[in-house]
Amino acid sequence: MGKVAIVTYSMYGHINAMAEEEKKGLEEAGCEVTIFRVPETLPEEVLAKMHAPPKPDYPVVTAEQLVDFDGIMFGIPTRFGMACAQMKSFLDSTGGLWIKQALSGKPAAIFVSTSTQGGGQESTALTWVTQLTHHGMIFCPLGYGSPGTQYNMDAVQGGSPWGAGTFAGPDGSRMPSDNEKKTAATQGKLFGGVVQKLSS
Ligand SMILES: Cc1cc2nc3c(=O)[nH]c(=O)nc-3n(C[C@H](O)[C@H](O)[C@H](O)COP(=O)(O)O)c2cc1C
Repeated sequence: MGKVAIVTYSMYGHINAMAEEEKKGLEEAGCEVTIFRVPETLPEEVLAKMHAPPKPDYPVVTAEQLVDFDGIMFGIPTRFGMACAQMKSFLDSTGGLWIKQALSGKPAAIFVSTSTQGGGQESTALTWVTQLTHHGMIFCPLGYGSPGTQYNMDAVQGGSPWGAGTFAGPDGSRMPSDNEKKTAATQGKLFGGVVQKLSS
């Protein structure tokens, strides 16, 4: 059974909601899934000023734990069209793995959250591929693997061939739509299939 880590950061819960859908799809593909969160880098007083709710009950990931998994998904909220500093800070802590190329050959996938349309749905994922590349990981894009939802033009929705995505809205009040959740679950199932093949 392929073991998958979903490594997340989420300030307001959008990435968490998408991670739960990804997990459903991964489990459908027969994978064993653990959702982690990366260490917070902001002080409590700043989080309070940003109206961040309490963190979910996901374990905080350490770099060394990644080695135990057959595949890794990264759930990333956008900051200025790229990954948030918390995710980058965590990846910066993986230098010890990088020098040994301990993650080389592991499949990886990405899903994102942005406030606005065009706010970084694609650029957040594509700039994260640099992290995967230096580790020798295999980027598994969604492509158009969820045509039923990705070709839909009747509603506003996040996501791209780079991976599933959601729009949080300018004030963060919009939670993932049914289409976005379906795309995330399908991405999980497709990625889970790849992990199963590579780990068997
Ligand atoms: C400093 C900062 C920069 C941001 N930059 C962008 C951006 O470039 N584009 C965008 O659409 N949203 C941007 N956002 C909004 C976040 O992406 C949004 O809050 C996040 O996707 C919500 O997901 P979460 O609840 O899982 O954290 C930014 C937020 C902050 C605090």
